[in-house]
Amino acid sequence: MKIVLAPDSFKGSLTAKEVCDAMEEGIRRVIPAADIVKIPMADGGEGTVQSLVDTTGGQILTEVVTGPIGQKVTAKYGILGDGQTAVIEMAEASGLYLVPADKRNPLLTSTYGTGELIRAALDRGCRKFILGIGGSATNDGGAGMAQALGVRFIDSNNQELPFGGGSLDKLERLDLSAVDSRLAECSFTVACDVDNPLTGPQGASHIFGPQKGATPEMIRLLDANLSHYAAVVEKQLNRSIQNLPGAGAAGGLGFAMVAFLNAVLKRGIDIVIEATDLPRQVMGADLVLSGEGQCDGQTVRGKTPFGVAKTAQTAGVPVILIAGSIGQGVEELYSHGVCSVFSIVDRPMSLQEAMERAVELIANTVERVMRTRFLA
Ligand SMILES: O=C(O)[C@H](O)CO
Repeated sequence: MKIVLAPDSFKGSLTAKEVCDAMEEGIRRVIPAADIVKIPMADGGEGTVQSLVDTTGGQILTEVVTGPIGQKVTAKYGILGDGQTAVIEMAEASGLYLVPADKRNPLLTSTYGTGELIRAALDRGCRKFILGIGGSATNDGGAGMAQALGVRFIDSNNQELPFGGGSLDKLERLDLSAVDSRLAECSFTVACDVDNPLTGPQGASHIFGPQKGATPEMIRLLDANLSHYAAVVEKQLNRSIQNLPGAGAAGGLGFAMVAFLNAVLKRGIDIVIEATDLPRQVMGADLVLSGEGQCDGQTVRGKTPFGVAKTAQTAGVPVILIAGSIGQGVEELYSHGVCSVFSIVDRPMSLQEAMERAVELIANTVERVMRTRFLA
């Protein structure tokens, strides 16, 4: 019997690889000789670097870069097993979690560190990039990232702009003469966590500014500044991309990735499915097990188990989900290739206990699943 294990991580508790290992244990208790294929998954957000590195036999590296408020941070990134594809989560360098609540100010925060991570991977020979973007502390339209790669943002006095979305109204022109020439050899695929445009009522500043510390006044300013920046880009680079779905992800980093790096913006889960070769891996399988910390109505909005289930459905393979907990709307999954969803919690217990005992609880649940007549 061939069984493919393709779960997401259980956030705050286990990596996707650890979930795979726990699932394997549960299966082997019932079918010791099962042919098990383990594919740790992610949806482009937190855990993407780890799962792609684990799946491809790559390596995790660290780099000291400039954090969102100018502090030094040690950020992780990955190089996949092919030795030439870098996988970067922007939040490692420019994430909201790096800024204490009382220091959050999206007028000043910068994505410069994300650009430094790209540069570090270029130095190691990478020419293909997968970037997971979202969870940012920034609203600078990705200007900092572009600055780290050599784009100069010039004001009317011929001076370079300081960091942060609060200064973009001063942008007079872009100077591309010092852009890192290695970028011409590169391709960039970007996993966006949202499909918002750069500006307007659904744009980066209005929707995600408040969580980064923006007041209503700052939101108006930031939105106007991003519009001005987009107009300069349009005039100089002849690209009208501010309404592109995903341009507003990570405070407009999606916009800059397209404008300066010719990136393709995609749904995170689709990128991971492609990078892990999931469609080929599920062919001929008897069962796919996936899962995540919480399965609910949100899962069908492009989260990992949904993408896995759609892929398996195309190949005609049944899918069972193993979840930390099950929330409202989970039944929506049943029309997308999911046969059933099992919670790992086997008696009333605290979240902390469920997280601490996750390995044992997942193994026990998978064992029970394997003992059902469905598989007999
Ligand atoms: O970083 C952000 O702004 C949000 O996660 C949306 O991308």
